[in-house]
This record gives sequence, structure tokens and C-alpha cells, in this order.
Amino acid sequence: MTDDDLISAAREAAEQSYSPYSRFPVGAALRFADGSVTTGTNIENASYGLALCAETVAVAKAMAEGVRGGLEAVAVTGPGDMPITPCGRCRQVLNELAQLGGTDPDVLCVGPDTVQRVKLSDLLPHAFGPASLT
Ligand SMILES: O=c1ccn([C@H]2C[C@H](O)[C@@H](CO)O2)c(=O)[nH]1
Repeated sequence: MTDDDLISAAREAAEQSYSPYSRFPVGAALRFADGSVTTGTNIENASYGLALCAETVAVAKAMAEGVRGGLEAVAVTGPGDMPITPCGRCRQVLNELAQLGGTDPDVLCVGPDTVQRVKLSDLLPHAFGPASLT
């Protein structure tokens, strides 16, 4: 699974977006050390503030299947002209899984023509996480 494959998986996930309110479909794909990939997309709600972001859905799917570590890379895609960077809540949710497994994943923020690669620790420096509670 190359980075391009991961980006394709995120774009494919966005095709299932339920975003009738924002009309802003987002896709996320998580790649793990064993080569497996878990995807997510944003799921909105008539009570607007209850929207679930694509990255959060992907992390929840993976953890509900028992995954607790090995997060190596994350790709996030959106419909706009700019690369999508995970929102603050999603950074925190991604950090939980990353810190649990002792990894600092690459986050591929995907735009129409460009991909910005950043470390999660650069998106969320000085993170509060499970290690903070020990
Ligand atoms: O990192 C982000 C930022 C936003 N969204 C979704 C939430 C909402 O459904 C839509 C517009 O904000 O995009 C995500 O899925 N991930």
C-alpha cells in the first residue's frame, strides 16, 4: 500500500460521505504497520454540531476492531482547493491511537494537486494523551 494507494482509499471513502448540510465530503484512510488500512468519512447530523469527522470515524472503526497501535500514516482528502488538515478534535483523537502504539504518524493532507506531509506531532505539539495519565 503506497502513499498514492492510501490517498485513493481516502478519496474512495469520501464517496460514502453523509454531508447534506455542509456538502463538504471528507475522506480519511489510516495505514498500520501490518499493512492494513481503515477508512472513514464524515457523518453529519440534523443537529449540526454532532457531525462526526472522517478521521474520527476511521479511528473509531479501527479501535472497535481491536486495533491499539501501529498507526503509520493518515491520508485526509476533501473537495476544496486547499489540502485538508485534520481539525483540532481529530488531531487529539488521532493522537490517542498514535501515542498508545508509540508512533508519530505521517499525515498526508491532500489537495487537488498537492499533498502536504506533516508529522502528527507537528500538528499537535505538546499533546495531552494516555502517557500524560501515567
Ligand atoms: O478534519 C476534518 C474537518 C472537517 N470535517 C468535516 C466535518 C463536516 O462534516 C465538514 C465541514 O466541516 O467536514 C472532517 O471530516 N474532518
